[in-house]
Amino acid sequence: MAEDVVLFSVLKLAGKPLDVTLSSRTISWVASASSTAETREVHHYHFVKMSKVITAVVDSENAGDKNPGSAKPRKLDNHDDLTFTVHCIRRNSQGKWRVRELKFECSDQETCRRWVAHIKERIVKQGNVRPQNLLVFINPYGGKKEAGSIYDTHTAPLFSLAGIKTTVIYTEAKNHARDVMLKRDLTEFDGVVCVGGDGTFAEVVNGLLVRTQQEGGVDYNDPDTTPQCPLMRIGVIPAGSTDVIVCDTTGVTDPVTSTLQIVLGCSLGLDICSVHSGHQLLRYTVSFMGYGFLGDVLKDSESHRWMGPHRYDFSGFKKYFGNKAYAGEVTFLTSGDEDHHPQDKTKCRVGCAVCLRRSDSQTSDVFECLDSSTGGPDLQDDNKSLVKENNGSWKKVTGSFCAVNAALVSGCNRLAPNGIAPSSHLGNGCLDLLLVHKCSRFNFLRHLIRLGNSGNHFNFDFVEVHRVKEFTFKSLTSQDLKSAGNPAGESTSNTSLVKQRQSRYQATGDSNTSTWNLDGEVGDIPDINVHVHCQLIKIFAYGREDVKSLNASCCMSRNRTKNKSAWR
Ligand SMILES: Nc1ncnc2c1ncn2[C@@H]1O[C@H](COP(=O)(O)OP(=O)(O)OP(=O)(O)O)[C@@H](O)[C@H]1O
Repeated sequence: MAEDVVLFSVLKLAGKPLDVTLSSRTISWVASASSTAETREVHHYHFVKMSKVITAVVDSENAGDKNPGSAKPRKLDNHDDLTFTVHCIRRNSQGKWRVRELKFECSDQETCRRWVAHIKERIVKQGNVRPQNLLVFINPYGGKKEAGSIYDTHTAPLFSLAGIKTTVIYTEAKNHARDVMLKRDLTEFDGVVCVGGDGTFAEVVNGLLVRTQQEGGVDYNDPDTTPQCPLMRIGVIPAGSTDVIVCDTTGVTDPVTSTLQIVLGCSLGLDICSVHSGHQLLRYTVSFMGYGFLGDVLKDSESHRWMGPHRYDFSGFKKYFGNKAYAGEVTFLTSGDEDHHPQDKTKCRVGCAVCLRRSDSQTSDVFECLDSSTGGPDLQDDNKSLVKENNGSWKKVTGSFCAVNAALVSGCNRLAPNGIAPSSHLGNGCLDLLLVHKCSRFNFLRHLIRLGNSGNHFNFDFVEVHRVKEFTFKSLTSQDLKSAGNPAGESTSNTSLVKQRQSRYQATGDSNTSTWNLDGEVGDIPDINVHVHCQLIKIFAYGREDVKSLNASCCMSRNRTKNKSAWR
């Protein structure tokens, strides 16, 4: 491996002398020639990639500080001015990221300082843009109300270790985070972080996107407009009830993992939907839209917030027994990608070519943040082939539905381990549209059970699923349903018409319509049209990894035939 050597020294690690080399992309070490028996043929060669190094610190400068993620102060040591610590990433067997500390001992202070200075320089130059100044929202109300302590215990010490400046805002009410994103001067920040659930993340996304359109002169109320991408990236520290975005973009719901992916500046492009009623933007959604069962569950669960995450179980139980179905007409534009569909059993994972080919710019970011153990993205085999794609076609389905569900991400959570759309992609410009036609309570239960135990919940004659770029839902009365086949009414509402409709639904308490669950927010207007915008935002995340194929450590070791000259 021919690498540019920046620095070479004999240093000690755990008391053993090592030949340590800093190159532009790695720190590597091997048992020092001076200390090993000449007869020994094989050396263990270890390396850590610079993209996985958080920082390096001279221990004397850090003495008395707390270890990141621990309440214990760092112990003072007589040799602290001769040692430096490299803080890097390791992964445990569950796919969670943790900090690994490698303490190198030098022969003199000058060597110690030189190593730290060079490592810091290489981190800056290694390409992946790391955040330096973050705006942090903490939602003290979401999930188990532990966002503040999660931030203080797991996130703040790592931001401080990485030298990231922060401005922290505790949200005081609903839409506080969105309003700050809309109005505050954001020029000093290079990213925003929310400590909360999907609702907090969705608020920040909505504020940032509307602001970006306002500043770019884009009419976001026009459903046919293409929104501009914001420059700022968003990170999420899970502290909500379901945390599906974190689960889908990191593979785990773990505050330390999410924090480390922010610190390292990992980037992922995420599809976003604009939801309009006529010529009025209702909101941007980031994960999920559900009409019928999941809309009803959400509306009911809001009055049981005191139960915490269990409110969904309680309301789900109630609504299941109600077994309601709603008449409607769904018109949608299919994806046009003949090689990929919602039941193809592919999984969107790190290096997913379906998403990568949608964004050249994303490719470089993902490559920079990829694991040293894999040495680069291993594009999923089925995606290496040329993809047959056309512009898609319009289809219409009219009927009575127990549920109309639209998923941008798989939506994995504790109730549905594989999610509602297990083969959906984070950045393919499509959503998976699941139509559950009216069925008996027993059949709906079978569908839900398969969702909960990772069975094939699509495989019923009353369920259909489509991968779509755009869809329109129009609620119907039973009268309408009888005369189904009529062309869909023109969707030309303006703001006042939206208000009229809303008040009509509320005034009549029309039980023929459900509500939309828009990312966990109640949407009272049933008739909507939805456009997917491919990778409209970037988030600080690495992507999901297959835990099975994970190496427990990011510090790789290899048996290497003794060959000193290759490293000097
Ligand atoms: N101080 C506050 N008081 C009341 N509501 C708040 C406050 N701060 C934020 N909120 C609102 O709390 C709602 C729920 O927050 P969040 O989504 O983070 O938690 P969750 O609903 O428990 O988790 P998830 O969305 O992952 O299921 C958000 O919609 C947000 O607008």
